[in-house]
Amino acid sequence: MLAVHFGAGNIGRGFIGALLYQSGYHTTFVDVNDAVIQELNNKQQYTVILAAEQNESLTVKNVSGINSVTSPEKVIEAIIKADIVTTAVGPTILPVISNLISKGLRERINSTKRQLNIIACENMVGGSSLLKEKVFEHLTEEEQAACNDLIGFPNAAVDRIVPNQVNKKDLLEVSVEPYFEWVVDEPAIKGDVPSVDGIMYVKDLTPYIERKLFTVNTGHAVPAYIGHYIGYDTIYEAMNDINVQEIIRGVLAESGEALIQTYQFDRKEHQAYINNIIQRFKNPYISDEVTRVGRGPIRKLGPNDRLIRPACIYINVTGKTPSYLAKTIASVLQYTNSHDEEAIKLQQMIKEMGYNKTLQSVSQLDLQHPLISAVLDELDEIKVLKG
Ligand SMILES: NC(=O)c1ccc[n+]([C@@H]2O[C@H](COP(=O)([O-])OP(=O)(O)OC[C@H]3O[C@@H](n4cnc5c(N)ncnc54)[C@H](O)[C@@H]3O)[C@@H](O)[C@H]2O)c1
Ligand SMILES: O=P(O)(O)OC[C@@H](O)[C@@H](O)[C@H](O)[C@H](O)CO
Repeated sequence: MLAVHFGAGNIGRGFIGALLYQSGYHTTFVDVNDAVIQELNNKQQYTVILAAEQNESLTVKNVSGINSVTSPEKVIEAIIKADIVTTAVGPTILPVISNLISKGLRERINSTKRQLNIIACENMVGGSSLLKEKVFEHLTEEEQAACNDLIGFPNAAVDRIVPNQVNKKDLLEVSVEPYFEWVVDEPAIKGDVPSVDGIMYVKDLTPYIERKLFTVNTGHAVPAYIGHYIGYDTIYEAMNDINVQEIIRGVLAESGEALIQTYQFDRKEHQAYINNIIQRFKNPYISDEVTRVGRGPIRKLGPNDRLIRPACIYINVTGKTPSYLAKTIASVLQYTNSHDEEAIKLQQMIKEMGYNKTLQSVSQLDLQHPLISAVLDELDEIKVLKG
């Protein structure tokens, strides 16, 4: 079985690639990082280390790579032959890869009637749907109709903490937390469900992706942004701070209330889910930088992302303003990182327009929305955290 995976980064190698190998696939990684692609082709295998006391490792074999900048024709060939296509490139890169995928699909539908599923494994609601929309912009109406018959774009939720791999001698080796969850929307599958050990197929993905994004990623934003604001470099350091501990519990109680009331989750089970996530953030065998978890602050302040969306649901279901989410959003507005384009742009916007209009612009909230004034109040309140 042949898999094509876009993005040979942390989650690509450390999660999706590992599961595909264990399920019997040969995986062709597609990336723009030539050094990684060359190394994949030289070694044809790499190591995944489980970051836990036992330090178990797995050798992922049957892998190769294609540089999509220098060899796009090879990517098209690989898509024609693929049994599954997956991505883990980041939400903002999905539009970038859509043109090449559309070229592959055009050739494929002209040469075979075999069905194919393309699964975007990104931290967002509706990742595969967005990819489909962008791919279809490059296709004629006739090609779109053929793709609607043959090509599925099931949405997915993926969960596994894979930090940036710093100070590694081996370019391909990747350390990952032992825990993982990969949930895929079954109704959108074309043909047989791809047989990948570890995928859980569900009839309705929405509760799963929102639970994941608004608990794991909402919670993660606290040690990232509040931690960075206080002066910590890693999630582990930040999680040892008593203020961070209070704020993360508060944030997850607020997003939890929003989720429980929306999806009628069992309160005890949801609390157990929260407790497990907090333990995962405290994993001493993982060194995860606050700058990785805080990357892309404009995306993270988007209307459907991990902070604004649960805050708005909380206001709708309780009639109250969420103070801990507001505090965390305030810390995102204070986030600076000269290596992060979105962080630079956010600070430029704040300089030009002020906090109020910047938040309104990135979150697409009405200027009168109660969350905006709550966040502005917290800009002053969080100063005490610096001591
Ligand atoms: N790391 C995690 O803990 C984690 C967990 C769950 C989900 N995710 C999601 O997975 C996605 C990837 O995250 P990551 O941490 O692996 O990031 P990463 O930066 O490690 O990997 C992204 C890869 O995409 C490649 N890329 C960039 N532009 C490309 C293009 N045009 N064509 C092909 N490849 C391209 C990069 O070179 C890089 O190798 C994100 O959506 C993220 O939210 C990450
Ligand atoms: O990948 P992002 O930038 O959307 O979010 C950063 C982290 O919260 C994220 O990568 C988590 O580690 C991951 O979602 C855990 O499953």
